[in-house]
Amino acid sequence: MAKKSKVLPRVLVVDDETDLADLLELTLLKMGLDVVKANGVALAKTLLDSQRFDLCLSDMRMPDGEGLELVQHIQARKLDVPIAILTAYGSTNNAIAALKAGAFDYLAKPVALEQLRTLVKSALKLDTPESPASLPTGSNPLLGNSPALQYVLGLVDKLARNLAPVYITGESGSGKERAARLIHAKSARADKPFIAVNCGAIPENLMESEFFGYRKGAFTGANEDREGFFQAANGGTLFLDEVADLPLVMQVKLLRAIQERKVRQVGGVAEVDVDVRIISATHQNLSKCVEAGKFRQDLYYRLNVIELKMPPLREMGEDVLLIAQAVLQKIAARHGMRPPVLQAEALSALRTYDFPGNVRELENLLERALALCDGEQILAEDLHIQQTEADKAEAQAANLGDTYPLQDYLDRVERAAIMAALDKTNFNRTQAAKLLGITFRSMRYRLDRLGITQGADE
Ligand SMILES: Nc1ncnc2c1ncn2[C@@H]1O[C@H](COP(=O)(O)OP(=O)(O)OP(=O)(O)O)[C@@H](O)[C@H]1O
Repeated sequence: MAKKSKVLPRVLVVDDETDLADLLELTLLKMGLDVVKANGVALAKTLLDSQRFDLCLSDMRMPDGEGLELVQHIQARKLDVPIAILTAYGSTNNAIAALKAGAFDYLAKPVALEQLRTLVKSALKLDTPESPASLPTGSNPLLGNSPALQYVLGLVDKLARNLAPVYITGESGSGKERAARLIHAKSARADKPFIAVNCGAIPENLMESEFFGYRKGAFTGANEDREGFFQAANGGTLFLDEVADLPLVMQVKLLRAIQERKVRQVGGVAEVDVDVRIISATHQNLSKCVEAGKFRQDLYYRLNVIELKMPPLREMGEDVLLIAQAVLQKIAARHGMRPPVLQAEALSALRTYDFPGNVRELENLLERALALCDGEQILAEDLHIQQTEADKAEAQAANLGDTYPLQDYLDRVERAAIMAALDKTNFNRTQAAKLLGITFRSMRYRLDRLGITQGADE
């Protein structure tokens, strides 16, 4: 993928409409790029198989097939070519299908040339050897060697390479925001802003001006023009935390801004183009909120293009100890002391506790233990973990959530058993199947059905 030579980056433009193809070609040539045109899917496939391209821009509908086929072709052949799809205005479903299939991004027609240029720059920058995707991600990595966390890290790397909206789920304190920051830090947008918004913390009457900004004089107290979150995140990432808390009126406005990639400031006349990658998160079950009429289905589909599930700490095996050591070092350094040693019983207490509050609870618990311990070592009692069998049973029931709908509940039970078996067998599906007393075939079926896609080693 890296291009060290001075050869011009080459773009494949696939469109049967000559006018549009010519306009794209002209714009790309002006950007100093080399352009090859194809008037249909068949020719594009042949060219992709026989020549080196750095980017492909394809129309969705063509007489001999769909642009989506090219996305699939590139994926199937593992060609390292980012592809963006041109979709008819308003056909959100096509755009989402393309992103899900692995497209880098999409552009709505009529193509706004400024947007096209931004997209092209972004796509080509992803391919440079200096891409931030290959740089260390600073002091805020997601720690953990468990299969569950490693799977998350693999997905984070993939997500850093495209612009699809990501929807992060997971219990409170399980690292959703940290994951969002990591995707941003590893992406080509790393040098642009990451704006985190807690949707539940903004008063309803201020939401519009907070998100979209306002013009001087728009309302009493608007003494100067102010940018909103979208403009502040321009070129970068907008992280919508607790997105389920957005009121319905705001959901409509948000959907519009995301779809059209434009915002209008409160009191403003003109719309302003914005280029933001949206990552959203919630610890609530958003599809249930949709069923309950509290969350708009169209916005749900728009946000939930790719889902990233953060595992709860209790499903991360030995990671709890690894993270505990790292947290202790951090807190001790802050207090200017040597990190105390976790004594054997303290380690085993951490290993067996359920951590309903996940890593955040672990951090709080260690902060308190550090204050209580003798400074040299942390004993089990310094941790103040009190968990009776009844608490455990209750926590387990809570972990598995509601018992209805029954199928969802059973799926969660099945998933928990399979993940535990995979964890024990180092993600060896054959051994895990044996442990569970099911055939390998049945195991494969269940993994597919539950969407557990961690690579295995048979
Ligand atoms: N795998 C991990 N390695 C190291 N630190 C982690 C990890 N996961 C979470 N943390 C830390 O735990 C704390 C909580 O994480 P974060 O705020 O990202 O959780 P969250 O899921 O967004 O929480 P909430 O649902 O309450 O918003 C943070 O201090 C974060 O840095």
